[in-house]
Amino acid sequence: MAARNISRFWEWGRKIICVGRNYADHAKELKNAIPTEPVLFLKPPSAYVREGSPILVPLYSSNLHHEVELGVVIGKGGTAIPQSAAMEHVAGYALCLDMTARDIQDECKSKGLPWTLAKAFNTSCPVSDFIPKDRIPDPGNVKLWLKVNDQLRQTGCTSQMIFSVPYLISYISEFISLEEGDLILTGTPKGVSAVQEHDELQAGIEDVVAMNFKVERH
Ligand SMILES: O=C([O-])CC(=O)C(=O)O
Ligand SMILES: [Mg+2]
Repeated sequence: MAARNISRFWEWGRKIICVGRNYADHAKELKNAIPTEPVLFLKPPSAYVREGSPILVPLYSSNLHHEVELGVVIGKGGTAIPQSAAMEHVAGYALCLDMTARDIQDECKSKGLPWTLAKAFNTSCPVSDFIPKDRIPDPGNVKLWLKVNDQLRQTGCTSQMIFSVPYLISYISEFISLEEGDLILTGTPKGVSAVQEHDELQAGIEDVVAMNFKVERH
């Protein structure tokens, strides 16, 4: 068997841990309270989709939203990782979209039910190429952008995050052990909006990476 290569982490079948409401301006736009502790949810590895394949609108949703986010790829596993050692566990990064069936999420929120079908469906986690750690010297100062059909919809900087990357690694690993190949999605800045069939999404990290995805229906 060929040696596994972290630069193809999405093929490893490892978990995707997502942080929600990590930017105050996005929490406000959806009328959510600013969290005092990270809000966590999961996506399965079957959520991954790569450039060249489309993002599919789930059959049950008529309000699919984009959320552009910095993804952190774990290179060394651990439990209860102290913040001071957290960056030693990072192999690199990826630009990610946390595709969200907002209508389903709203329904789940109002019924007090989990967000699984709103967040974890097939193609709900588009990812860029792997970004080696040294390409992003400071994960606390990364500029993200997203366009729909050439119109700028989201811009933000990870300096606006409520909880930093080292804090998130430490916090998550207290309760959920991190493994090599896991991905942490660190939350989205404001500007989330609906996408339709045939839309073209482009997203990037300034000076580092860009990616394109087409939206299709089943
Ligand atoms: O659905 C939401 O608003 C929570 C979330 O994923 C985020 O803030 O990135
Ligand atoms: Mg999100």
